[in-house]
Amino acid sequence: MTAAAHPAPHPESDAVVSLDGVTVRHGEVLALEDVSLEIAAGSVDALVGMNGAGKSTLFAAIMGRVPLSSGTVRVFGGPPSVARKAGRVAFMPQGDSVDRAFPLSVREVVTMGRYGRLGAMRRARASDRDAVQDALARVQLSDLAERPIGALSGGQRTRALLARALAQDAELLLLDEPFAGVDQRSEALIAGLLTQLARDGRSVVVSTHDLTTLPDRADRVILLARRLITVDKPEVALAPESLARAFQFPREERS
Ligand SMILES: Nc1ncnc2c1ncn2[C@@H]1O[C@H](COP(=O)(O)OP(=O)(O)OP(=O)(O)O)[C@@H](O)[C@H]1O
Repeated sequence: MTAAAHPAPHPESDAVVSLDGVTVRHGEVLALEDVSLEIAAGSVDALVGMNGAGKSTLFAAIMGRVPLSSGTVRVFGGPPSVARKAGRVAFMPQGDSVDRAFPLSVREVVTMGRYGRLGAMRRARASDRDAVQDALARVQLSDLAERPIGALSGGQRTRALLARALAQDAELLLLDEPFAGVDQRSEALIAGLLTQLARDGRSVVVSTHDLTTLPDRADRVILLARRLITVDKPEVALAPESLARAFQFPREERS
């Protein structure tokens, strides 16, 4: 994507997210161990690791949704939950997390991206409706805006969830497997949008266990296997020896 403009590692002054020695346990399972990492403005980072490597847990830590066993997480220089509640962090779940029977239209789902800004009782203003319209156009779903989200294809559903994140106008976007189960058109569109977001100065972190879509086009690859294996430019991080370490880690380890 914009690799030349964002060499790794990022200087501390740029950090949108800083993790320092973060360890997270889910009961007996050690999900993250002593992870220290910084994420800069204006970059696309691919968060790569096998199933169970801790990618979702890392996102949860950045959103302040999981207690830390040790370490600290700062987002925009403060506690993660403060940044999330202020709408500065958008999380995009996997497209298949949407229940087919979910009764909302695509437009209503995208409008949910504005809720943090609307407040509980405020009605959508023209600026909110414009932001929703713009987000729908950017993911090329304007024509399907009134359709129930459950009636969309996998790629279209993912694009609708991305539109919700775009409508939120967050500075930090965390995307969970946005390329899983999407068609080629959606894949190209999503990859192009991520590049544009980074050029606008936003930070984008994309989790994937698939090496064929994003990682070699990202600014950096964060290789995770419960511990941080490496964070570097794709050509370095995706070298066979780092990949072997990331994809062969013992899965049975417990705290
Ligand atoms: N709520 C939970 N309770 C118990 N164990 C959990 C919980 N959430 C995650 N884990 C465990 O923590 C580890 C890390 O899980 P996590 O979901 O963060 O990995 P992941 O890289 O996102 O995996 P995937 O690619 O399958 O989504 C795994 O061993 C998982 O089984």
